[in-house]
Amino acid sequence: MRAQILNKAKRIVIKIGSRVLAGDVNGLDRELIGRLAAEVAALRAAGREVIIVSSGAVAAGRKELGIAGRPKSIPQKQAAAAIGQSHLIRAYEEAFAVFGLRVAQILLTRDDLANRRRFLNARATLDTLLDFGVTPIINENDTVVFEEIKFGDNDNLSALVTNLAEAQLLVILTDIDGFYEADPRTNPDARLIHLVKSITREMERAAGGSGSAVGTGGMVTKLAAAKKAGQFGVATLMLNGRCPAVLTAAFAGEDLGTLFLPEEASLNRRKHWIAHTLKPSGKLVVDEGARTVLARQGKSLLPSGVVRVEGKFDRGACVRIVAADGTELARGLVGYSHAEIELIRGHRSGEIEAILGYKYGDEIIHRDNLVLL
Ligand SMILES: Nc1ncnc2c1ncn2[C@@H]1O[C@H](COP(=O)(O)OP(=O)(O)O)[C@@H](O)[C@H]1O
Ligand SMILES: N[C@@H](CCC(=O)OP(=O)(O)O)C(=O)O
Repeated sequence: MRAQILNKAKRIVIKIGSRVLAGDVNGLDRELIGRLAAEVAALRAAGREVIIVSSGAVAAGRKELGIAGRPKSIPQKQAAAAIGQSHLIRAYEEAFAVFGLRVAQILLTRDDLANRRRFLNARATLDTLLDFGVTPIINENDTVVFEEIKFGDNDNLSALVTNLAEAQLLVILTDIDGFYEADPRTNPDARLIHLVKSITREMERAAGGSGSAVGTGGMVTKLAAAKKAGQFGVATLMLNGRCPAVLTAAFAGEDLGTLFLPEEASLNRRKHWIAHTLKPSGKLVVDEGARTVLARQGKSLLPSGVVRVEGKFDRGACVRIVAADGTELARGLVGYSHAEIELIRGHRSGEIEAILGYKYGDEIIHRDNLVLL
C-alpha cells in the first residue's frame, strides 16, 4: 500500500517546517537546506514534480533583527518575516543552483486562494513554473496578512496547495520522526504510529502544540492538514526533515515516519475548495428535518428547513450550516443573500417568487454547492 502510494505520486508537495530549517540554531541551517536540495534534485531526476511549501521566514528574520524567542507583537513578526523571507529564498536559490536547478518564490494569502479567479491564476503559474523545470517555493505572505485573510500556519497552507496543484502526495517534514500516540515532550514512552487509516478524535486529542519559539501549531495543525489532504483523496507522509537523506530513504521503500491514508470517498477539487479554502461569512441554522435530509448525501438545502440566519452575506457567499445545538453539519455557497433568506426561510420553495417577486432557484444551497462535513 505504502509503496504503491509513493510510487504513483508524480506531483508532490513538500512542506518544510521552521523547526526543520532552524532547528534549535538561531537563523537558517544552511547545511540542512543543502541536503534537502540534493534530495529534491534526486526526486526530480526520477521524474517527479516537486512544489515546496517552506516556513522559516520569521525564524530567519528573528536572527537578523536580534529578537530572542518569539517576536513580541504582530508587526514585529511581520517585520521579521519581511527580512527573513529574502534570506530564506536566497538560501534555497544557492542550494538548488549547486544542482543546476532554479527556484521561484510564491507568497500567498488565504484571500488569494479563496477568490476562484486568483486560485485558477495561481494554478496556471504553478503549472508553468513546473513546465519550465523550476521548483516553486511557497510561503504565506506574512507581511500583509491580518486575521481574516491568513492561513495561520503552513501545514494548513500545504494542504490547500496540494488541492491547488492537484498533487498526489503531501509530505510534511518536521523535527520529529512522525505522529506519536502522545506528545513525546511530555510522554517520553509514547510510540510512533506508522500508519493512520483514518484520523480519529482520540488522535486529535493526542496531538499537542508546538512548544517551540519558531514552530506554529505543532501536531494539531499537521493532523488537520493530513485530514484536509485526505478528503481530497491525497495521502500525507510525515517525516523527520532533520534526518539526513530521509526523503530518499522513504521513497526507496523504508518504512519511515507516519503515513496518513486518504479517505475513500474524497471530495472533488471544487467541493474541497468550498469546504476548506473559503472563509464562511455567515451561518444558517437548520431544523432536525433538514439535518436528516442533509445527512443523506446528495440533497440540497431548501428554505423550509432554515430556522435562523446569522451574518450578512451576498448571493454566492460561503456559509456554515449548523444544527440547533451548534454542530456544524455542512458548508455551501448560497443562492440567496442573507436578507432574501430572512424573508423566505421556513417557506416552501413554491412560495419564493410570491415573497421576493423573483426567484433564482428552489434551493438556498444547491447540492452541487454543498459539502457535508
Ligand atoms: N502526538 C505528537 N506526536 C509528535 N509530535 C508532537 C505530538 N504532539 C505535539 N508534538 C510536537 O509537535 C512538534 C512539531 O511541530 P512544530 O513545532 O509546529 O514544527 P514545524 O516547525 O515543523 O511545523 C514536535 O517537535 C513535537 O514536540
Ligand atoms: N510563514 C511563517 C511560518 C508559519 C508556520 O506555520 O511555521 P511552521 O509551524 O514551522 O510550519 C514563516 O515563514 O516564518
